[in-house]
Amino acid sequence: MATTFDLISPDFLTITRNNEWHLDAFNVPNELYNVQVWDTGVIYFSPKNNASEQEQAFVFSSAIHGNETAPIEICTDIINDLVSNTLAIKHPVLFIYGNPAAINISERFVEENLNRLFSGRHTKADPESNAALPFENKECERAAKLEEYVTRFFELHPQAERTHYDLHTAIRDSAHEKFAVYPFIHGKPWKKQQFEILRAMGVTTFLLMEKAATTFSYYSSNEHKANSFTVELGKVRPFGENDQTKFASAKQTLINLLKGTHFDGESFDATNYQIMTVFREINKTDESFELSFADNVANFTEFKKGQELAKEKGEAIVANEDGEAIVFPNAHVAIGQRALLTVLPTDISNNLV
Ligand SMILES: O=C(O)CCC(=O)N[C@@H](CCC(=O)O)C(=O)O
Ligand SMILES: [Zn+2]
Repeated sequence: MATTFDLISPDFLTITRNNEWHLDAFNVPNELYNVQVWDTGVIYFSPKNNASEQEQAFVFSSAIHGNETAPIEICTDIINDLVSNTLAIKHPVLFIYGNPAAINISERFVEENLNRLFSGRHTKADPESNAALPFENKECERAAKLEEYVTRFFELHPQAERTHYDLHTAIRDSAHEKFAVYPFIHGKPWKKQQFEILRAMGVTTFLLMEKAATTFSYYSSNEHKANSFTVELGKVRPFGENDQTKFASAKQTLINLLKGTHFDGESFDATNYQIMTVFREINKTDESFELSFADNVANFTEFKKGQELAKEKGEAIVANEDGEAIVFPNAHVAIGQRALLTVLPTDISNNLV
């Protein structure tokens, strides 16, 4: 019988990179886990003979943007430890490397930003017949497949609490090195336990979204009622240039979750956090859109009321409030997409559970 290492050789990341858009599914023999490769970049581990598998189910995704390498390295280390049985876990986990072809060209995406294609945005309907049109590009097809895999995973563990951390790194420096996007949860309470888990990862800055989005984390939150976050763990750097010490607590916390560590939401203390709400989403509507500040201006830099943030069609877009802070500025997005968020501190004490 083939051993695990025969089938996943030299490692799952390499197999993924060698099969950019598709890999036939196969099972991997393993002593401790049911291990199944569902597609390129998609690998499932479920502990054998373990009742705890129904308590929690985790999705850890990376490489939704191909050049964000630190999360890929974190997930690769954990996958390798699971494959070699040097790590014992209690809960099932689905790992996803989102965009292998974009990893190979060290770019955010190939044709279209994968993280704008979820919640059905991957598929367009014929305006006359309403029938689904063929996918416009491979990223659209991949987004549809990733939705299917996440659905399949959660359906395999119907009793489990669902959690999805979509791991990223940001294009710019950040005044708060690590931060997380809490997707819009439609007025439901924010979870203290999740804040505490993310704090253990080194994340104490949160951006609460105010509306539905086409991101992966909003998809799993809204569609599957998962505890979902886009987690920004640092700055984009090429493979080999990530300072592993900066990611150690994030990696260890992900491992601890899989091992069954319980995080106590009751230790939540708002003074440990910087919690922001989106004040404005500024979309690019014209090719003339340009930012009015330099590339080295960090995320969460505050602007004064009236200070220019961007320019489009010769018109200045200015801060409306003192303290409006910029996040994810990017003039190079497609027309119609978010080019900049501004955020303000908020108090969430009346809607926490
Ligand atoms: O640094 C940047 O400008 C982008 C980093 C990144 O990829 N962020 C995600 C956030 C997704 C969300 O809003 O939940 C993205 O833009 O897709
Ligand atoms: Zn990203």
